[in-house]
Amino acid sequence: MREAMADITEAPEWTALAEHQAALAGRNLRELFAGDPGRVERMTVTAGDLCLDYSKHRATEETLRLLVALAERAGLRDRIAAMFSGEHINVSEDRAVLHTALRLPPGEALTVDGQDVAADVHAVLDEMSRFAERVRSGEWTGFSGKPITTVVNIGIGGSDLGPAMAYEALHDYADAGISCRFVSNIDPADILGKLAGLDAEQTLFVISSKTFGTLETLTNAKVARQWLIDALGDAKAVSRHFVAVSTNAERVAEFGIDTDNMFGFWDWVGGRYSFDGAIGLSLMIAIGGEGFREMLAGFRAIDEHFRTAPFEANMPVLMGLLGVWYTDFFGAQTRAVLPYSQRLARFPAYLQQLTMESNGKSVRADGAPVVAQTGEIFWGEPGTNGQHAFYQLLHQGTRLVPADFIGFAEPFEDRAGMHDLLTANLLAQTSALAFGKTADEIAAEGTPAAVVPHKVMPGNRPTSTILVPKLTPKTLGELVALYEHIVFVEGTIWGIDSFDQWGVELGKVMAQDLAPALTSEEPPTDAPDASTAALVRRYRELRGRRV
Ligand SMILES: O=P(O)(O)OC[C@H]1O[C@H](O)[C@H](O)[C@@H](O)[C@@H]1O
Repeated sequence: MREAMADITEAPEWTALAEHQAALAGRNLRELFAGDPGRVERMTVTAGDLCLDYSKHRATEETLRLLVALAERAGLRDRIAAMFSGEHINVSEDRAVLHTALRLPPGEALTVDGQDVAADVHAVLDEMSRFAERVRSGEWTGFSGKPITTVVNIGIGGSDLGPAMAYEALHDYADAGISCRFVSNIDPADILGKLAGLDAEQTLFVISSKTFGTLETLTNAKVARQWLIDALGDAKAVSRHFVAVSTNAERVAEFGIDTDNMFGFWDWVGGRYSFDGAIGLSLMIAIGGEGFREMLAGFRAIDEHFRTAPFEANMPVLMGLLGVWYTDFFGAQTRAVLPYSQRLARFPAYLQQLTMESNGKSVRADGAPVVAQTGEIFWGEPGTNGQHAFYQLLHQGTRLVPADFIGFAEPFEDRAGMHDLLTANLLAQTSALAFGKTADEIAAEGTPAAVVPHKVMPGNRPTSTILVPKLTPKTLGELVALYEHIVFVEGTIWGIDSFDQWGVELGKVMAQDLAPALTSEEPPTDAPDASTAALVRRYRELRGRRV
């Protein structure tokens, strides 16, 4: 039996925040800005290359003081130390949580549970770099002796979203003429679409799976293997075209991949926290070992900031606490993440797993029910596309949707001033969301009275603006580490284990149980419930099978 945790909502700091919210609720951002000339300067914080302006939040100095006090009450300082030192803070799986060790600088020691974690991490990174270099230089060839031009990563969840997001973000840095594709879905459309047009002789498959037991990944990998053998006419070709990333050497060998061509990691790296380790192999092949290490330096810069900056000037702490502020004191349900960069199109999807699989929990680490709302629903699209789709609701809808806007000063390319226009849009949106436009202002423009209410822009809609010099491997690492630690801060306040994901298991088991009923030519046997039984019969009918 675990020791029962204190109820954070009973703490005086929680009560103080609730009272403060009631007092602040009637004040809008126009007032908060008007009465406070030093506000922007005070509510701007830097971490590594990232600069966060959080002045457009429904918060005052007092709010932040109270939120920081709540973090202290929740023991955030000790929790951070516990994570970095390898305590088993993933209590339901009795594991350390050490994704931060994946970016330890060379030479820094860390021994956890008798394992020299730092040495292991660097040994794998070195292996990855050597292999990536062989592929990039053309020394590693396919079965017929031709160099590799396409890497296909097969994986799902944390074994897909991280490298897929990062490759799309950083493909300009792919300097060896090697491109990547990512296959995840069990829908055959995914793999068939990604294999289309590929030259088997020059394709390398990276089968990425922490457990090497995931249905989607193993099924797609088998399809890929057959495709390769059919194309090259020899099963011996597999060893030149398949490598694996996993924690499970036994299963890799069972699948038929030489474990010499396997890159490992450890159970103290959660899947959704893993692309800065071996799961990033495809990315490393594309951008090179040096670029990958620059990305790790970015992660590390934010780790250091998170570990050492006072909470009042700590970017992940402030952003995490503001997440708690809106979730638990304003009843906000969702948080939009709006990168003003086409290259970050997959960033919201990546964050969905990182944040929602981590903090979508109804029980606390001690097994008792949570006492507050947890788990923000993350969503978003790159600007400016979202503006022409869902921003209407952000500006004038009835719901409060705090949003993170992410912009970059320097473009990769520019035409006709487009990049400045992109940034102007970001700035315009956050200003309009914060300060809106009143009925008087609209009427003064000569708007007919009947239309005025429709055009009122209520404002007072909170946003963070993160401004980054340029999208580089380093700044991408910084952005990802920022959100990893935001998740940690929120999870700590809510008292949950942010590092397990039991909620995904039941559906997987049930799918395995149901598959025979769908594929058999015999009459269907038991289904788990009447609705599912009827749907099975209907499906079989449509598939022309016996019902
Ligand atoms: O890497 P794998 O073991 O194949 O797991 C892939 C994914 O599947 C699971 O269902 C989990 O929900 C994810 O956290 C994980 O990233």
